[in-house]
Amino acid sequence: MVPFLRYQKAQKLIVIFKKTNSYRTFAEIINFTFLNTFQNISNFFTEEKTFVTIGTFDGVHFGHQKILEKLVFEAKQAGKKSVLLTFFPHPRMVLQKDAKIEMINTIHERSALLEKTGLDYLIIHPFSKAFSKTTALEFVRDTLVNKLNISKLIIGYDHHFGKNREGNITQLTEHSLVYNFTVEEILAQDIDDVSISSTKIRQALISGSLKTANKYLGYPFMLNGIVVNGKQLGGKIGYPTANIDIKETYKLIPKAGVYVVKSNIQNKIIFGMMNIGCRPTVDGNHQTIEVHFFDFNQDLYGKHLTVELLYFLRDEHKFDAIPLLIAQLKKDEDTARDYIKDNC
Ligand SMILES: Cc1cc2nc3c(=O)[nH]c(=O)nc-3n(C[C@H](O)[C@H](O)[C@H](O)COP(=O)(O)O)c2cc1C
Ligand SMILES: Nc1ncnc2c1ncn2[C@@H]1O[C@H](COP(=O)(O)OP(=O)(O)O)[C@@H](O)[C@H]1O
Repeated sequence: MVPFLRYQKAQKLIVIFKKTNSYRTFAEIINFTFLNTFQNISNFFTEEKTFVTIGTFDGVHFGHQKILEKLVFEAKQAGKKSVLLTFFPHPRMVLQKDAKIEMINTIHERSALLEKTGLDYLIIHPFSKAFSKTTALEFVRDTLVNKLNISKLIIGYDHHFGKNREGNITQLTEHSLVYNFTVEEILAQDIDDVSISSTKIRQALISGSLKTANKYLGYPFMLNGIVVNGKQLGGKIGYPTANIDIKETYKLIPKAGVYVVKSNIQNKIIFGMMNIGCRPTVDGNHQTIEVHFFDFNQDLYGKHLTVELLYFLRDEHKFDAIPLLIAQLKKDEDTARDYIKDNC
């Protein structure tokens, strides 16, 4: 990292630590690994040689984590910097505007997950129609070699890039000989003999197989949003619910139904149960995402919440009367509390 930037970040952290009464010395802070994020390739500059990987990395799942672990480890060993080049919006959002894109992570969630990997640099380049016309050779020469100062490229076995996705491992290897960098291909990572992919995780989430999705992700699937007003009925039936509004329309919403969830509210882990659905019992006409937190009584309106999904309890039902819904909520609460006691 550029020493001045490192110094600036460290100063900022000291202020945060002072505010939270957990003061650390400058020496301790300077040893932190910071992930430097760039919003455009053109803003990036380094004199140091880099180990690079490229891809959408939607989900930052177990397979992705393995690739990044390898990248970070090998770069460190060779005394080089590790770089992940990713694109946003997703190329299909730009090139096939009508296609319904559902992503496991919002771009903010993806960045936060990548922060934890130990990478030196993250570049989130804005994908555009113009950029999509870059040929494989131009991409290698202008971006990888001239901007990223590449020494080694580590990429997934199925990676394609450049105009019409014409660039593949064979081409990359040919170009790498000319431009003097190495290419390493990574094979599909397997868990229980099933190769992990973002597509499989999306399918698992849509079909209610949360257990499979979370196993492949290596962490609980999450939703992020702001608490908004609902119909003010929850409080009256003894189950107030924080209604969560997710602004990213491309975020995948899992199968409708009831889930056991967990949130961190003011540095406290709070468990609860969440319903995703149209609430047919109360004539709901649009999808809502609402969480009832256990042993909790605070105003959450306007607050940002991260909700981690732990367990799929049941499908959503239409009850003939509200008392029947309340009885079911009580049963859900008992099952959820048992699950939390046994698993969390
Ligand atoms: C854990 C949980 C399970 C729920 N299950 C159902 C359901 O099966 N069917 C349904 O119509 N509504 C269901 N709801 C939604 C309730 O109808 C909803 O919480 C109530 O209408 C309050 O809405 P409000 O927040 O807009 O006031 C569920 C809510 C929660 C928290
Ligand atoms: N245990 C709890 N779980 C969720 N929200 C709670 C809880 N206790 C208090 N609240 C507050 O009550 C609000 C939900 O009350 P509710 O009657 O369901 O109204 P609304 O229809 O606006 O969601 C939440 O947005 C939050 O501010």
